[in-house]
Amino acid sequence: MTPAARTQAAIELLDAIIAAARESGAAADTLIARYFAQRRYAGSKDRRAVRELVYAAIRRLGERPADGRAAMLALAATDPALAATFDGSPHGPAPVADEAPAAEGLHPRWLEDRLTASGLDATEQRALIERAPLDVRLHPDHAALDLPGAEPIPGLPLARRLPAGTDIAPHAGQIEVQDAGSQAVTLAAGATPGMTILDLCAGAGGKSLTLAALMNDDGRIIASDVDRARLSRLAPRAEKAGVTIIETRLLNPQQEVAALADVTADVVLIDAPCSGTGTWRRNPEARWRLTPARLDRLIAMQAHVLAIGAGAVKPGGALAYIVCSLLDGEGAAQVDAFLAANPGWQAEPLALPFGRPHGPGLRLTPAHDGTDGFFVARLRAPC
Ligand SMILES: C[S@@+](CC[C@H](N)C(=O)[O-])C[C@H]1O[C@@H](n2cnc3c(N)ncnc32)[C@H](O)[C@@H]1O
Repeated sequence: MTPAARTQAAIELLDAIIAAARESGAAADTLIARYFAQRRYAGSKDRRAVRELVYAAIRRLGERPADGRAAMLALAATDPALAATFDGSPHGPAPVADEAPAAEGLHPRWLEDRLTASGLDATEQRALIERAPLDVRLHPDHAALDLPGAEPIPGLPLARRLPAGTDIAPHAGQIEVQDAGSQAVTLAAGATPGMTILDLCAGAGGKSLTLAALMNDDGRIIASDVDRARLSRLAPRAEKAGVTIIETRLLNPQQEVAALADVTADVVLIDAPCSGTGTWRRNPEARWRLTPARLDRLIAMQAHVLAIGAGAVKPGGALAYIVCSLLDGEGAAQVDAFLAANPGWQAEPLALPFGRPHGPGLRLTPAHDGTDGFFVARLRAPC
């Protein structure tokens, strides 16, 4: 592909990403994979170059731009070589006319206000969209695995940070891709062998598998979720990892309490559905998708799962509440509201390898901890 054709490809992809952000469509990575699956003539260098252009544009623009051309013009405004590719050549974009590039910015304005109100300054906000490292967790049986270029992560003996672009496919069954922050917040469950743990919002089981490793595959983990497709990915992952103590339970929305009536857990872990502001560095276009109404719905869902989870904790047991968001409405304020409405429950101090105290829990941020952003709290039930 010529440089101009790469620019045109980035424009077309950004058009699709912008439409998907507006209409709750597929993620940028999925759209990029689909685009190139239909254009086999594009070589690996072309694909890499186009992908880099697309993500550079997404990171540069806080507000969702009008279209892909305006987005690429914003990048071209500071890159003369890129500007020169708007040359009207057969596969390239039309020459620049009297048109405005999209406005630069970190995040949508309303979200900047909420992030600021949640105590995140400009440095913290910028780090939310910088590139993320590739972190993995070694399965305990492969703790001695020698991964080229891997760096240890202090406080997490089984965690490694790998050079960007490392091909992990050859290590299926030996490692799991999991951000160091995600590994660290799971420690808030205080999982030990023999426990019964309910992982209420288990998804595809990233945290269930971490819990099983912390429990030496001894005890019982009930991994539940309302999403059949996600939950169905857990059993094969557990089998590959040699984990035997996880049982999955698909929940019907609004009937979760009845489905979990037989569960009395030492610990309930709630990795709640959230806006994902702490993981934007992996999918920065997500900040173009969020709306105030969607955020309100997520906050209501979090209160709902907190109430369900609290009902499954044994007297004197614990509840670990986690969100990969840095908005206080989903984290500290959500837990404060739970504590106010549930006398007898108490937040416990937490000591994790990462994070700083924040309200009733701990906060991990990309700028301070080099991990994805999380809020985590550990709550003790009355006896
Ligand atoms: C942050 S994700 C969980 C990620 C997962 N724990 C992991 O480590 O990979 C949140 C999950 O909550 C689930 N969820 C949403 N509402 C729920 C409900 N009422 N009961 C149980 N799970 C729910 C979603 O389907 C989603 O899989």
